[in-house]
Amino acid sequence: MSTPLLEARDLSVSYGRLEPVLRDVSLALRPGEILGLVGMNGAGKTTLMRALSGGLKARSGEVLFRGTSIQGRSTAALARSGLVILPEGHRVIRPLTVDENLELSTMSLGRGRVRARLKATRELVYGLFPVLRERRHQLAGLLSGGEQQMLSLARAIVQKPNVLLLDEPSLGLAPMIIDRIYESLGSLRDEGISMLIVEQNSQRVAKTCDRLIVLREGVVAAEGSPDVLAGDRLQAAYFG
Ligand SMILES: Nc1ncnc2c1ncn2[C@@H]1O[C@H](COP(=O)(O)OP(=O)(O)OP(=O)(O)O)[C@@H](O)[C@H]1O
Repeated sequence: MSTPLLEARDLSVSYGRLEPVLRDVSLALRPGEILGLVGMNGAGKTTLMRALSGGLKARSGEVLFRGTSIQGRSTAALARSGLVILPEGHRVIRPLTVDENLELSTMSLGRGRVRARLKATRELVYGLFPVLRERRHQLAGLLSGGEQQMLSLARAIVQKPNVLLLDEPSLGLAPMIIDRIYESLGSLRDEGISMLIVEQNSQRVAKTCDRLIVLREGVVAAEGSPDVLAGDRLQAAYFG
């Protein structure tokens, strides 16, 4: 079996002196894989995403990216090494155009590489989301909710991640747009991007992911292929 790109080992995380929100969570994301992370409100999904991307410190245990501990590395530094998180909500810069939003996302990678990288990846994202190409000179703030979500995702893609962490990409979107977003996530896997997707909508992520992890009250309650972990088993793990 190949070495995981991203791994949590017995990870526990707490906010201040409070009881841990995550307890001894272990998971591994392998190259070319889409991992779905589901669970009820407050199960600890967002906390796990933040801990995996350098936004929260582990109380115990560790997170490894490409076999090396991420301890002490910032979210921005990890993004430059290929671990990119797309937090919940539309992350666009409303007063800038679609093109300018994409350009700005690549800036963090360093000036010299910006132009070459943008050219290569802009075609990829405009291929995935033709509507963004049509609206490339429009202000992001004037796009619909679905288009803003596509642009958020596009801004993450132009950073050329190896691993993409997505927090609730379907939140608040119409079913047709959700299908479009998930179709594009399948194409990104074909481009070699591995993904961890947090979803409330477990049915939707189960259709696309290779493996599902159910988090309940801060611990891994179940893990398996979506086919095996379907129906009653999924419900039981979800609700306890
Ligand atoms: N900044 C914080 N300070 C203290 N407690 C927090 C903080 N953020 C989250 N929590 C608590 O941690 C627990 C897990 O929250 P988290 O947001 O990780 O869950 P979630 O599974 O992502 O939920 P949702 O689906 O509602 O986003 C909750 O009990 C929440 O109240």
